[in-house]
Amino acid sequence: MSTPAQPLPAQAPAAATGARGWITRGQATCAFVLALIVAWPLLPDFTVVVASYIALYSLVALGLVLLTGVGGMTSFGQAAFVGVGAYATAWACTSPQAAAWFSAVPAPLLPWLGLLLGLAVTFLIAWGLGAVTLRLSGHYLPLATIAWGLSLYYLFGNMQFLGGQTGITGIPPLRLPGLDLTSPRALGVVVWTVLLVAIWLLHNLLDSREGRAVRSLKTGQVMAESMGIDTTRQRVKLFVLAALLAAVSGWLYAHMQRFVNPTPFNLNIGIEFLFMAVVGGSGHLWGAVLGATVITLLKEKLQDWLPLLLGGSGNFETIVFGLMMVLVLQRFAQGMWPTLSRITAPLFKPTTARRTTPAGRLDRRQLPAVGTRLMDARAVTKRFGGLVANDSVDLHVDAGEVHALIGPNGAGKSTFFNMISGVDDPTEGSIALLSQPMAGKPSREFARLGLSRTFQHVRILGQRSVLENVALGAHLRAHRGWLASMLRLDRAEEAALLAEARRQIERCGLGPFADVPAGSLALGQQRIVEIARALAGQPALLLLDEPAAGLRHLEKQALAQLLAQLRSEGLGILIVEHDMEFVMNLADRITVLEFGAVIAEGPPAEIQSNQRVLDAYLGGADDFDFASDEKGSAA
Ligand SMILES: Nc1ncnc2c1ncn2[C@@H]1O[C@H](COP(=O)(O)OP(=O)(O)OP(=O)(O)O)[C@@H](O)[C@H]1O
Repeated sequence: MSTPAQPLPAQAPAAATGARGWITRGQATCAFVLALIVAWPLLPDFTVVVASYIALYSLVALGLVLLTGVGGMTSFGQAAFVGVGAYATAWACTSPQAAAWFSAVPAPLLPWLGLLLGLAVTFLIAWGLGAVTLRLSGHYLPLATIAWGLSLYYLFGNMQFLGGQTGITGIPPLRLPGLDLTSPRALGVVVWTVLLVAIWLLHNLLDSREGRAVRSLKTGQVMAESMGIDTTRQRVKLFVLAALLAAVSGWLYAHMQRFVNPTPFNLNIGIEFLFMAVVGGSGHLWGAVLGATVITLLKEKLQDWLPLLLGGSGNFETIVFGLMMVLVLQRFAQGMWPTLSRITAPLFKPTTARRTTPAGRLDRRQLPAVGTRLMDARAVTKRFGGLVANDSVDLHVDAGEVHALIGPNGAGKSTFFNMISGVDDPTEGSIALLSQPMAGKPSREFARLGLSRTFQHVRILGQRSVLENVALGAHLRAHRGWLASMLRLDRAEEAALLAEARRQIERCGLGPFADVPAGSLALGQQRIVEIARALAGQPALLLLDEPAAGLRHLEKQALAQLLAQLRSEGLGILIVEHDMEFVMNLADRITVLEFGAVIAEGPPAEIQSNQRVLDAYLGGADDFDFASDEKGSAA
């Protein structure tokens, strides 16, 4: 590898250097689990039941944390999936028809068969619903979740083989070999164990390549697809996972209650689950447990206290509960978990990277030889209604050159970038990447062939570290999926991804910032994060949209040095930039756009003396100084 570029002049942030606290967050989690184990046999019966319900609700809220807080999708319909899990096991354990079908299955195994049935039915319903509704965006998606939540709820009540509105009684208790799980105390242990295992699995998922892909969904489709992520597939998988968690909760619920009817699976309860996730802190797994605890206890206490306080019966608790939710959300806009984390932060030692697994290997592409035609756009036209944003543009980029695309505001540069990176399709014309026709293909296919890009308006995960953001750029160079991530079988690959990300961060001069939230950096530095992220994909062709905007003079020099170095390594670079001094000193060739059409193409010296270009930039003045970006006569 070649020498790193001059580091950007910067101070290491305080958060990255401080070291204090007593215990790590991992130790705190272990202490909580230990306390639960010790206290469980001593807790009063009623507390055990309430704690078990909290765990059941937490399981559903966990799915919503993933779906809403992490993936950016809102669902009001999760209670229906709880119902599917509950009804599946109720039917499998009690129906004469099921008894006939599954006569070979011993009675103690029927609940486990019910679990498999519930998971299978949930999987099918969620996959089908997800594939249809998750393409919707804005308020249409929540509305769709309300629609199918209601449909499933009414389906439960109208199916006579599910007992109609009366429901199904006589559900047997769960049994494990040698263990009687009839009592709430015994079953509660199972419920909490399932919850803690689920948290561990999801924590692992989020701390992985696939977790970063899931988090990227929240920023919208464009950035994630440009990193090579199939966003539709990820959204559907996330939706199915959240539904499966709800179904497991329903299964446990049915064997705890020993009867089911449609009421607990209605839309109100779906809204309550969403409250739990949001009130707890919708981006945090433990926020689900906190939210479920707060809301369950609040409802419980309101039911006890309000009749005493108000001296009568009525649904006062629902009214007061609603008002309290408004206050809580107003006070804790991000949920309660982030606030709790902030208050208790001094107790905890900062999390340090402790990757002991030897790094595995990432895919490496064979870079094309210098001079190879990387991208060839011919007669590319893009119309937005009557507006022609790109008018029959021809442009190519070869390996080992820096090609600049310049033009006044609104000339069509970003539109062209979107055409040649698969974000948008040209109305007419052809685009080839490494000789492959690309028209109509999604951005992830462009990324797969070796194109990486940055954005005019920075698109990063502001709350995640610079390291995680940059590692996202190497998504396509690794392969471990969801299951391997959950079971932590991806550690060697993950170590390699993070090592590669750190290497690119150092190379771009952002080393001291690797572990701080990317959103805390200045805008110019965030642009450099995007460049490091693009480089992590080991591209053959790099598209940079205004990379020098917001940088100071020394930072621009460091960036120019880095780009020159990349060119010498054989990368092809296409750059849109308004800083003419930067462009003229760096580019090998320049294409100039005006009103969507190419008005000049050639080396910088030729462009600087091109009268049409001068006219475009200055409206006729002929003494524009490209080296200093100034109009001589006007200065
Ligand atoms: N999605 C869209 N729908 C309608 N018009 C659009 C759309 N995107 C861009 N345009 C229009 O196309 C023209 C070119 O816009 P574009 O953003 O590509 O220019 P630009 O050269 O990148 O400008 P700037 O340097 O200011 O970023 C502008 O008139 C813009 O308003």
